[in-house]
Amino acid sequence: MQDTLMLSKDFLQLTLDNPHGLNAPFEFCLGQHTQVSVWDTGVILFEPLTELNAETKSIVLSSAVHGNETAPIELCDQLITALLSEKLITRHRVLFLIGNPPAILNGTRFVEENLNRLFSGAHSRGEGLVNQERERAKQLEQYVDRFFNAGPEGGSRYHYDLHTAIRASKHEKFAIYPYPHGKPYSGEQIMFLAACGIKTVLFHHEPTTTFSYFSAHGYQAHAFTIELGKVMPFGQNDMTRFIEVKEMLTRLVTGKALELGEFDESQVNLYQVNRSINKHFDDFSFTFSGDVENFTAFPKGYILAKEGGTEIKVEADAESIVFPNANVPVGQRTVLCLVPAKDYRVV
Ligand SMILES: O=C(O)CCC(=O)N[C@@H](CCC(=O)O)C(=O)O
Ligand SMILES: [Zn+2]
Repeated sequence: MQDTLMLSKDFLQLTLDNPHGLNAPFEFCLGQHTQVSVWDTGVILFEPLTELNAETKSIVLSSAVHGNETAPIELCDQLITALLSEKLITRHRVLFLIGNPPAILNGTRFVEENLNRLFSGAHSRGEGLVNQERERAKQLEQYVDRFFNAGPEGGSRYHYDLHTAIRASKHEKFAIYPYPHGKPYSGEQIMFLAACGIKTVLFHHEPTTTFSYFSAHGYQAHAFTIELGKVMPFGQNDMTRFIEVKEMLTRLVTGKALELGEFDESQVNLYQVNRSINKHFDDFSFTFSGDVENFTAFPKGYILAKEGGTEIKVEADAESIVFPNANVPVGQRTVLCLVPAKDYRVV
């Protein structure tokens, strides 16, 4: 496998050829500058061979936590191939995770269960490790743990979990900032996202079982779920929409200057989650159609959804909706309702 990868430089293909795992982990060096370690299918680490110090960043770039969200897979594939081909040389520790290879092959969001609801131990709660997504969530947690814990003392940690949204959005690219438990938001990170062309950020209002919350809360990483446009099949993504994302990730990994300005709220749209509407009954349905875009605002009193004979209405003066999805199991989130962010703290 090592020979195949060194020759082909195609880690995505190796992953898709072995969706359920590799026979054994392996590692090799690129020139005198980079150590490459393949820990599992879809799990590849690049580390500079120079001595690590507090300036060395530990960066996780994950894609395909949802198998049909292909633009991030293509973007990470390009970065991995450039690193393997030595067209890019990393200055920092970078762990790429291709989250759910069987779901990529299936062309679906997940095979049995939504992987992005299974982190922070959720994989082992209730019925336990009963399917491959639960197993994978547990393994991914272990890889992130191993990666961050092996980083240099004092080195900063990052996790950008790359997704695409199911429906179109008024703000094409946006990020979800996991609940910070009272800590201030990072102005530098918000400006980094803006430089990536991601000019809309949602502040989550509560802990979740997503991958980005796991890294943010458990490892004090600067971690985000990032939505890069709308779900498209492989080959149909307009990758020119993500040139700035690729440029900024390349700069980050290779240690080039990021050239970020001071935090400036006029350059970004900041929302806070007002509430998450969960599903309580099988008959949950939205009143608006499937082509209503993310961030559409509805006025106070508007009936957003119905379930179990009750109406769910807009509570604030206006609420903007994001990720509406009635087709989730009872107990899970059907939609996030947003209001403009206010009284937030940024450092
Ligand atoms: O478009 C949608 O409905 C879902 C897109 C998506 O996968 N979003 C993530 C957001 C995770 C978070 O809240 O941080 C998800 O639902 O898992
Ligand atoms: Zn997703």
